[in-house]
Order: sequence, then structure tokens, then C-alpha cells
Amino acid sequence: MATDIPEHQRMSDEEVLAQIPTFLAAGHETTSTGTTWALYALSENPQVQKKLREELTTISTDNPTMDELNSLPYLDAVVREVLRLYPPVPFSQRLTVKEDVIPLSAPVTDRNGKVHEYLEVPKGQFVFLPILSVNRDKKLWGEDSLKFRPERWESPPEAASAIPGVWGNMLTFIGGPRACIGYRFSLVEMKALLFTLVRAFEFELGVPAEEIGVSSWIVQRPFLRSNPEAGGQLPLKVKPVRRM
Ligand code: HEM
Repeated sequence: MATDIPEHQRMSDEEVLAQIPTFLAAGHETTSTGTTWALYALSENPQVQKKLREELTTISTDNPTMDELNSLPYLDAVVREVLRLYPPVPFSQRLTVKEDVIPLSAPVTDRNGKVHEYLEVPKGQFVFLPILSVNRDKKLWGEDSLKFRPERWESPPEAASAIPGVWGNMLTFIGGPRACIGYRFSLVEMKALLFTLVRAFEFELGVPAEEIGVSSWIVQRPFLRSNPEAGGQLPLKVKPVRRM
């Protein structure tokens, strides 16, 4: 236990141990799945993979520092685009603890034709947070919102800046006081993994793209449509990169 902080702020061994399942579920599954989707997107977009590899080989060490990883603009754009298009946590929800009013940026018409300038929510109401839908919304991201295009981060659309996410104008890590506490760590972790993998190997899908489905529960993962019982998987062909 840390002795350099006041006693009332110290955590007991029991409290520290109780964090482990959270960190395994919230920290490991999400980042590993995000990296899996990055390899999927790079396999489906060989020209992006090539451009990324060219940038990664400008660094002379195999063990870059965090600052070196963060200095690579195309790696940053690739990670942003992966986490926009394939957010590992596709949705969440909240339960209102008191009656409230949700302001709207523009009026909405409900299925009965009634126009709402704002939404009234009663106490005890579940509110669905559509992370994936907001990250892919054509009204926010443009007509090519479903396309994997890291170059969009050179000038992100004005409309997306209104998304109240804690990071990157997207809802991938949610926003507000209960946003993801591990997002900075996971970003640099994904960058470090991609740095090492993409410098060393070329990736191609090991099955036709139509074979790959998306299973979505808390974390969304790829699976094989011909073998859903086997659970999450992404077969890839991996070849060592030949350095001249
Ligand atoms: C790509 C990787 C990650 C994604 C997409 C992600 C996503 C999220 C999301 C969406 C939430 C909000 C869930 C909700 O309240 O409904 C969340 C919360 C949380 N995340 Fe992450 N996360 C990632 C990585 C990490 C890492 C690496 C850690 C820890 C090392 C972590 C720890 C947590 C914790 C403890 C919370 C709960 C925060 C709270 O309720 O106050 N996450 N994460």
C-alpha cells in the first residue's frame, strides 16, 4: 500500500483486487478487439496498409517511445478511423435517476408525427446510447461515412465536432464524468501493437470478406458465418515483410 498518501485515500488490498476483473474486461477485451478490427481494416485496404508501413519504417528503432508513436500522423489517423468505424463497445445505456429534459440540436418527429423540440425523460427511464450509429452517421461524417478512409482525419467534418465524446469527436469512449478512464493508455497500446505488427508483417484476409460477420454484445467482434459456434475469430494470412 502506498504510504505517501493520506490514510483515508489509500485503497485496501481487497479494493485493489476488486479492480482486476474491471481492468481485464474493460481494458483488455476492448483494446485487443480494437486491434483486431484494425488488422481487418488494413487487410481490406491494402493501399492504407502500405502507406502506414511506409510511415512506420521512418522510425529507426524497433522500440519507439510513446512520444515517437504519437508523432506519426498516419498511424494516428488509422487508429482514429478504426475506432470510429469499428468501436469495440457499439452501444451503452444509462438509467435516469431523476426526471429531466434532453435538449436536441434540431427538432425530431416521432412515429406519430408529433414534433419534439426537446425530449422529456421520466425518472427510471433507460436511455440507449448508440455509439456505433453516431460514429457512422452520414449527417455527421458525410456520404462516405461507412468507408474506411484515414485521410478524413486531415480535416474532420465540422458537424462531427458537436459530438460530446471525451476523445476524437466520437462516442467510442463515451463522454462526461463516466467516460473511459483508460482511453489514453489504450490508444498508445494500439499504436505500439500496430507499429510492431505492420512493420514486420503483411496482412490479408484468410477467408472471403462475406464470410466475416459481426457479433455484438458488450464488445463487438468478428466471427465466421460458416462457424458461429467457434466464437470470435478473424483468420488472416500473415507474411513477413521483405526489407530491401
Ligand atoms: C479501445 C479500447 C477501449 C474502449 C473502446 C473503451 C470503451 C469504454 C466505454 C464505452 C466506456 C463507458 C461504458 C459505460 O459507462 O457505459 C468505458 C468505461 C471504462 N473503461 Fe474503457 N475502453 C477501452 C479501453 C480501456 C482500458 C485500456 C482501460 C483500463 C486500463 C479501461 C477502463 C475503463 C473503466 C474502468 C471504465 C469505467 C469508468 C467509469 O464508469 O467511471 N478502458 N470504456
